[in-house]
Amino acid sequence: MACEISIAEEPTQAQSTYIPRNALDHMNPFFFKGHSHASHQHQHRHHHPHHHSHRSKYPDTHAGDFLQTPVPRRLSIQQETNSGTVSVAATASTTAGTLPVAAAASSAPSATYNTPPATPPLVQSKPATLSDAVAWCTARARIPTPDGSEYFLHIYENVKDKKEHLAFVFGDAIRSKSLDDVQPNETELDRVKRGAYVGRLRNSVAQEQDQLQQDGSSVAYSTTATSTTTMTEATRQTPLVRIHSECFTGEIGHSARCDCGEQLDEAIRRMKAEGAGVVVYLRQEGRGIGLGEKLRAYNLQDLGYDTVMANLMLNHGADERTYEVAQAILKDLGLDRIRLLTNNPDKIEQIEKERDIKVVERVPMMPKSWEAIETGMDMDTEFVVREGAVEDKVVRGKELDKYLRVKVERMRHMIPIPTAMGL
Ligand SMILES: Nc1nc2c(ncn2[C@@H]2O[C@H](COP(=O)(O)OP(=O)(O)OP(=O)(O)O)[C@@H](O)[C@H]2O)c(=O)[nH]1
Repeated sequence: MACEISIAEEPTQAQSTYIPRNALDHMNPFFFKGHSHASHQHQHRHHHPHHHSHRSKYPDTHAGDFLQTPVPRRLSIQQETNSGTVSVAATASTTAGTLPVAAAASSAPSATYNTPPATPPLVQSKPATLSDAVAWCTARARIPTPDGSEYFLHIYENVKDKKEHLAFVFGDAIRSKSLDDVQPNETELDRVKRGAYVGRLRNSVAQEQDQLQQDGSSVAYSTTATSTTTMTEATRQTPLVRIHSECFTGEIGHSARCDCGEQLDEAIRRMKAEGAGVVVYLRQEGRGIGLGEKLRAYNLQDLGYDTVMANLMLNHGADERTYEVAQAILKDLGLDRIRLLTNNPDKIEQIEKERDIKVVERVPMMPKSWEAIETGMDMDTEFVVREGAVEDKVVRGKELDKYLRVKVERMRHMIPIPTAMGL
């Protein structure tokens, strides 16, 4: 259902004026809390609307534009009506300071937007400081998980493709160089928005936002340098890494044709247990052939062809993946000696190729159903969800067995076939 959002705000003639990203923060009272000099400048501009300090910094704009345009900076949904219209109370950062808009609305008509006003993306192209980078991190945020642990999800852009590759980073010690790099003209709030802070953002924002609505006071952000890392020195020097390729069917679609979902789940469980590690999540669906082609390959597999043959019949290579972006992400995260969770020798060769990255240890990923067969475990009655696992995903079945066998027999994967299954 299309959702109309109406925002009550102070009307102004300069509504459509382009506002440079930094200018928003520059005029945002939240940002100035605790910054006495800037705060003073801000006050000063209120009383001198034609002050020219902005003119030199933003030559395409006029001081008055900044001063007259109220920009809702904090939106909180107050109520949802049956018609699907959501009314939003916005705090407008205006020349008059921070106004809870509910108050302003009594004397002003509502403006209606199809979508809420958005802050422009922070990074649209490679930052100039990263001229020779293959991949660079554009944003990072903390992701809490149901068992109380958390990781930082990093989004990467790169020069090779237009995909957003990801890194799940566990532990505080592993940091992205490109994210931490200072970008030209950025404010402290810009850095917080893209995740380039140390520690944790203050967790009481919701509570303070309630306060904001009640009395109109402004809210500041802060970081605290907490560390929940329990990493050993050995783990710090050679963290656990999983280079994982996207598999919509196995990770989201509950498919029992492959163990991709189980592997991702297991990698995350182990990194939580170690207090450190990185899953580099590459958007190379279907070993690089894409989801549509993978579905075509599945139809050929249903006719009896194996995964390799099905790819070849569709005029693809058996495996079309590349690992330059993964190498660049590892380098960006400062990881040149790693323990790699994989059974795939090709992945190790590709990761070590040309770049100065060393896989000091291969950590095997045993399919759980094969491990159970090998140890004689009855998965229905004896399998217990392990400590630190959210669900301990398990995939099993004849189709998975065939998929794994082809990996061993045709793709050199290092997985011992259970003796009970025969060679
Ligand atoms: N073309 C094709 N791709 C598949 C099939 N089954 C799974 N995949 C893809 O295979 C890839 C699995 O990659 P990874 O999880 O990195 O694992 P791997 O390279 O097999 O090796 P490991 O590191 O040992 O797990 C994902 O991109 C899946 O979408 C299939 O039947 N055909």
